[in-house]
Amino acid sequence: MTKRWFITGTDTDVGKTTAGCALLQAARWAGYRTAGYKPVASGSEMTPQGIRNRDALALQRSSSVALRYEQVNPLAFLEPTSPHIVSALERRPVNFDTLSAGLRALEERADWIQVEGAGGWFTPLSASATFADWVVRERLPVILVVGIKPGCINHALLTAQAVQTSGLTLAGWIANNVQPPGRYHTGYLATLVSRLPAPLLGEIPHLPDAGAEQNAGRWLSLAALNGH
Ligand SMILES: Nc1ncnc2c1ncn2[C@@H]1O[C@H](COP(=O)(O)OP(=O)(O)OP(=O)(O)O)[C@@H](O)[C@H]1O
Ligand SMILES: C[C@H](N)[C@H](N)CCCCCC(=O)O
Ligand SMILES: [Mg+2]
Repeated sequence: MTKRWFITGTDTDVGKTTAGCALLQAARWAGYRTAGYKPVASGSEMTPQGIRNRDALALQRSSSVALRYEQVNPLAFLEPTSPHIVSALERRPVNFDTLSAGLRALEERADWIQVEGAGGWFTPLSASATFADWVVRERLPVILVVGIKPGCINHALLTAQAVQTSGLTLAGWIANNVQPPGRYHTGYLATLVSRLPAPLLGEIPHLPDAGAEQNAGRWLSLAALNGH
């Protein structure tokens, strides 16, 4: 039975890709055939091979099964803005069936699939739909990456409530130290642990060179995800 997860975050730039790659690593160490999926990416570069997004390339590298770029990222936009804006500008609509077809293809190859969203939970994909609508359609359990910094408690609790209101499971959360731990770090962690309605899968320290491969999987435990 394939395990599938949707990785959301308290905001854009909070470490969904960094923490997601770490989780893929932990899952690989646990013996899973892993695949990362970034169905919609905004903020990409044109290369001789075609349009490429950094998150998708990182997820491709972190997947244990060999995947073509287009299998990891079927829809890429150049502009680093909300997908619904650039999609309308380029007249390239985000089609839910395409996103689901990409996921079905990965399910044939992997038994652990992590889907990374774009930005936070309610990022729009069109004039009327959000990324969350597609996650509901796919019934994916959600893992929340909390970028530990002032404001993250509110963003984490709002996201957890929105996930639960949508009828989905918040399966776990990851504390990611996007900033060097501040004076009130312990209080922040304790507050999140006591108020978030899901288990903490681990805490990723502030990494001096987060771009490099860091073996950050060692900071995470999959044990709390077992029942899902
Ligand atoms: N634990 C960490 N320590 C230091 N830097 C980090 C850490 N986690 C993430 N970063 C840095 O923060 C930035 C944002 O991280 P990342 O790209 O993983 O965020 P994201 O939530 O996936 O962003 P997006 O919304 O664009 O997908 C990157 O430059 C990354 O290297
Ligand atoms: C460009 C950025 N890094 C992400 N790819 C997309 C962020 C979408 C944010 C939508 C919003 O404003 O909430
Ligand atoms: Mg990312």
